[in-house]
Order: sequence, then structure tokens, then C-alpha cells
Amino acid sequence: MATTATQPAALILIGMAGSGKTTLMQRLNAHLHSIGRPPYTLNLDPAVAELPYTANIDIRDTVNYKEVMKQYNMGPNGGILTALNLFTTKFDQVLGFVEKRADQVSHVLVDTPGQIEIFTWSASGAIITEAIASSHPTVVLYVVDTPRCSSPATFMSNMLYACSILYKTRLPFMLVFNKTDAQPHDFAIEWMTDFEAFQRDVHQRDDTYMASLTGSMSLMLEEFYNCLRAVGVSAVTGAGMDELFAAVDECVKEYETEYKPEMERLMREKVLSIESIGM
Ligand SMILES: Nc1nc2c(ncn2[C@@H]2O[C@H](COP(=O)(O)OP(=O)(O)OP(=O)(O)O)[C@@H](O)[C@H]2O)c(=O)[nH]1
Repeated sequence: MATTATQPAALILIGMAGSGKTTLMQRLNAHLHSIGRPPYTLNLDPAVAELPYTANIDIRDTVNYKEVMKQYNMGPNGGILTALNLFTTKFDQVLGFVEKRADQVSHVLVDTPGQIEIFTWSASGAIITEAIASSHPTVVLYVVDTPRCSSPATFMSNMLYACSILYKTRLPFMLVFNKTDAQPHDFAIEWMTDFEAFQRDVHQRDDTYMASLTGSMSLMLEEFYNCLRAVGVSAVTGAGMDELFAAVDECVKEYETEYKPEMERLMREKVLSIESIGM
């Protein structure tokens, strides 16, 4: 299973609100326990009402986002972002706890806030992601609500979002089409691999400016699709878990051969430039 000699692989679950991140966390956790490879679980969503799994580290134990809202006179999104910012100041301690258990766990599973932009476009989200990726083979699992993506325009906007996260983090990345019990994800794979099939479906359903915009943007995404892994799962039934972990293993190899050498090169450059300033 996917670990380096010393460190367990970290899986960061990111996705639109309601895509099924928390349910998938529960499923991944249950699956790994069932094969005798328990993971370490982190919940970074301060606003989740109930967790269907036991988190080893839960942001809600450190900060109460409703109190933050009151104290700083903020709305819910401001409260969640500030709670995440406050938690980030202690993230070195969190990594310390993970390190202590590193030899006993197979993976580190990370659940992120429902409001996707709070994690993906905040300084805190970037700091947390980079801190994890500097010490663990790290993979982004972009969770997609498959039934809600069956219209080409919705599919396209979700893929553009995924693409922006891939290029921002540069981490090994996989699309996880969730809820395949409600709708199989074959249409999505066809749209990603057959440009003409996507164009046909765009124009069959809609012939407005939106359709031509969607069609043109799909051209841009061809390269993105080519370098991506995509799996279909159901967090509810557990279908697709073996494919998901096989893809995670591939991503871990990519981390070792591409992300890590580049990260180390950048760190060496930084050290050199600091040393040259000091001289
Ligand atoms: N049919 C089906 N429903 C699912 C599946 N996974 C999640 N759901 C449902 O989708 C809804 C949202 O699931 P959550 O796990 O709360 O999604 P989330 O992405 O964590 O939600 P936020 O934290 O609000 O962003 C719930 O009603 C789940 O029961 C699945 O595989 N199949």
C-alpha cells in the first residue's frame, strides 16, 4: 500500500459543497480499517455539524467558528476562514502528532471545508497543503458529485475548478467521481477522452452563447485531462475502493519522481539565495 519507507501518504479531499468529501472520508477510513491498515484522520472543516468517523485531530476541538463569528462580528464564511487561519498557526504541532504515529498508520486522510474556496484560495489552505506535502507523499483527491455534473456546462465549470487547483498546488491529482450508485461516471470519462462526444452533447442540449463558450473551453482542458487519473466510486456503497487506492499508489510514485525532486530543488535554491544575502 502507498507509503514511502518512512512516511504514510497523505490524501487531501477537496471538492464542491455536498460532493461527498466527509462521507468518502468515512468510507476510506472504514476500508483501510477493514484491511488492517488504519489511517490517521484530520478534520479541517470547522463548520461540519457531525462527523461520521472519529477524527484523530479535529479543528473543532481547537476553534469554535461560531464564537469566532461573534467575537469578530463576521458572517459564516469569514468565521470559517478565520477559524482555519487560527488553526494554521498551530499546524506544526498537528504535524508533530502525525509524525508520532507515522510508523503505525498507512495513510493520513484530510477532510477540508465544504466552502471549497476557503481552503483552495486562502493563504492557510496553501500553508497547510505545502506543510503536509513537505513531509509526506501527498495526493489531492478532487471529489465530484457525478449526478450533478451530468450537464456539460456544470461538468465544465467543475473541471475548470479542478484544473485551477491542480496548477496551483502542482501536487499529484486525481478526479474522484463520487455517487456512482446514483449515476455511473461513464459519460464523464467519455467527455474527457472524446472531444467530439463532448461537443455533440454540448450542442444537443443547448445552442446558446453558453454552449459555444463551454465547447471552446473544453479545447483548453485537453492537456489537463491527459495528465489526470480519474476513478468512479460510491462513498455510500464502497464501490471503486480498489481502483481508488491503485490510483493513489500511482500518484505516490509521481510525488516521489516529480514533485519531491522539484520541491527539494526549490528549497536548495532558497537556501542559496538566503546565504548569498547573508554574505
Ligand atoms: N447516493 C449517494 N449519496 C452520497 C454519496 N456520498 C455522499 N452522499 C450524500 O451527499 C450528501 C453530501 O455528503 P457529504 O459527505 O456531507 O458532502 P461534503 O462534500 O462533505 O459536504 P460539505 O461539507 O457540505 O461540503 C449527503 O446527503 C450524503 O449522504 C454517494 O456515494 N452516493
